Amino acid sequence: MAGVTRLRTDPVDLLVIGGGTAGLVAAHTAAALGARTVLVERDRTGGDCLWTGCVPSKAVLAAATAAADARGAGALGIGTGEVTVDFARVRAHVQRAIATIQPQDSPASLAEAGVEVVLGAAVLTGPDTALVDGRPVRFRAALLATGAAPLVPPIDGIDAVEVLTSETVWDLAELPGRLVVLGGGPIGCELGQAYARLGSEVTVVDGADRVLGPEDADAAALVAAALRRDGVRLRLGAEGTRVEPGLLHLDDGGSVAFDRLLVAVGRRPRTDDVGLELAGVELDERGAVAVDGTLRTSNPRVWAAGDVTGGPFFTHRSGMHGSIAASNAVLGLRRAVDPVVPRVTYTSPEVASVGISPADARERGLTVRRVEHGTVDRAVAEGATDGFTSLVVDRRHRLVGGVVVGPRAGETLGELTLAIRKGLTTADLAGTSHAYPTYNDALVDAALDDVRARLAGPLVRGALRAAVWVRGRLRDAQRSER
Ligand SMILES: Cc1cc2nc3c(=O)[nH]c(=O)nc-3n(C[C@H](O)[C@H](O)[C@H](O)COP(=O)(O)OP(=O)(O)OC[C@H]3O[C@@H](n4cnc5c(N)ncnc54)[C@H](O)[C@@H]3O)c2cc1C
Ligand SMILES: NC(=O)c1ccc[n+]([C@@H]2O[C@H](COP(=O)([O-])OP(=O)(O)OC[C@H]3O[C@@H](n4cnc5c(N)ncnc54)[C@H](O)[C@@H]3O)[C@@H](O)[C@H]2O)c1
Repeated sequence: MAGVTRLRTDPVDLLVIGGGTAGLVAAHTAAALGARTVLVERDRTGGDCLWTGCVPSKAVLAAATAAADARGAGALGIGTGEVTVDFARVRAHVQRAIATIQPQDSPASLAEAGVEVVLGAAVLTGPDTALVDGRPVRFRAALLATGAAPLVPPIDGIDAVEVLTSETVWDLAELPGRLVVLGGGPIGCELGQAYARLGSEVTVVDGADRVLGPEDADAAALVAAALRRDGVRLRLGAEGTRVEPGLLHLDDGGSVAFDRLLVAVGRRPRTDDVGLELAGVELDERGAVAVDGTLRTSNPRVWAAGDVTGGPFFTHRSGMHGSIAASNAVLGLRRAVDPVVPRVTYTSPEVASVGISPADARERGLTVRRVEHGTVDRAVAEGATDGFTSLVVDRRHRLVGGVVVGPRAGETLGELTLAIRKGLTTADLAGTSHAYPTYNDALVDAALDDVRARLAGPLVRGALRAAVWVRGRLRDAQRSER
């Protein structure tokens, strides 16, 4: 295969194990810094994001959104006739998206950047040695970037049924008639909504009493309402207890019939078969590779990045990890991981969050400024007012968190994340000209609420009144002198 290398025997500066986002970014970073870098991938470079995660899920969501928009176009005065779904062409669209992005993550692209690529498995055999595709290699530093795999819960009878996971759902040749999704997290909500919009009869089952557990409760409620409007049945507060062909039994005594069962109850870091014990690399209490703030493991020569270090499981986090770990490993730096990690669930409406949540803010005595999208002109113009923007503001009026729910909420999140990272205040945000009309007007309006509330405080109000009084008297005096 183009770009795949033959190994030399002298020690490598950085041995990268795993060619997903974390490993790819790390390898590119190390090679750009002039380090002799070897990346080992046992399956396909590109990892979960490209093949079974972000890319196919966002591509299938795009097709599903097109179907939903066509069905809803009547509300805007547009007639479309009957909306039909050609699942084979939806799949072709998904495959095209993967194929278009794949070259960026390919062995050839890595080789062009100066990375030596080995297709095969890597296993650590000691503190500074590994077997790479069966051949011994010595390393000055190594990076574990082996990712995570879908969890399949030990439910009675589950092994006797061919369940789908986020790794296999993309192989479906036909749209399932009745699809039951176990788990109402980001995967369950995104794929549940997508398949319902494409025409499956979808039931999402979750043991918690709401979907999107850790997200803002009001945001989760809006997503639940949207899922129900799309025809998704939600069985909340119910865990699966037993599976038999075509039937999932629940602990509330009920059961749900299915043609296909998709399991989406979380992910487990891939730490087996990598020789962690021989290398002296320890796990944490969650079973993830334990790292310090600079992503170094208990073996000072070994770093870890991305999903293998435990959640939150996001591509952008894996990428940042890869860059930080690689530069620390090859340059001897002590760059620390940024704790501000934005996240977006790409349902309709999207849920975008960063920093301190409104619920935590109230507990900590911080201020929450919230604007409903019913007052945002762009949302009104588009008939998409089911949403809100909340900002969390500290006592010095700096932005420390936020939640945006609405169409393309993820696009608004970039500005908010930068503002939080740079310690900007609500006055900075409100004083920045924003193009009208955009959903970001809600950010500005929420920031303006905060600025106005500050101006209305007794101290600032008194100072402002005094300034106006002094300025008025000065003007009067200047006039009488003329
Ligand atoms: C359905 C779905 C949708 C998602 N959507 C989003 C999204 O919209 N946005 C977002 O930010 N995140 C999303 N994610 C999460 C995202 O895909 C992951 O967080 C990210 O891809 C993890 O990257 P990684 O490099 O840490 O691990 P991985 O991509 O899992 O890469 C690990 C690689 O290591 C290889 N490997 C493992 N063991 C060995 C070994 N011993 N030797 C050699 N190679 C080995 C594996 O084959 C794999 O290629 C989604 C996930 C799923 C499942
Ligand atoms: N847009 C994105 O960024 C995106 C999209 C998809 C996935 N991801 C990442 O992938 C990871 C995995 O996603 P996920 O949705 O599989 O996991 P998750 O851990 O986020 O959610 C799992 C859900 O399953 C429920 N659950 C667990 N065991 C259950 C059982 N036995 N019966 C019923 N319900 C049960 C939990 O209450 C929870 O709501 C996420 O942590 C997320 O970070 C990100």
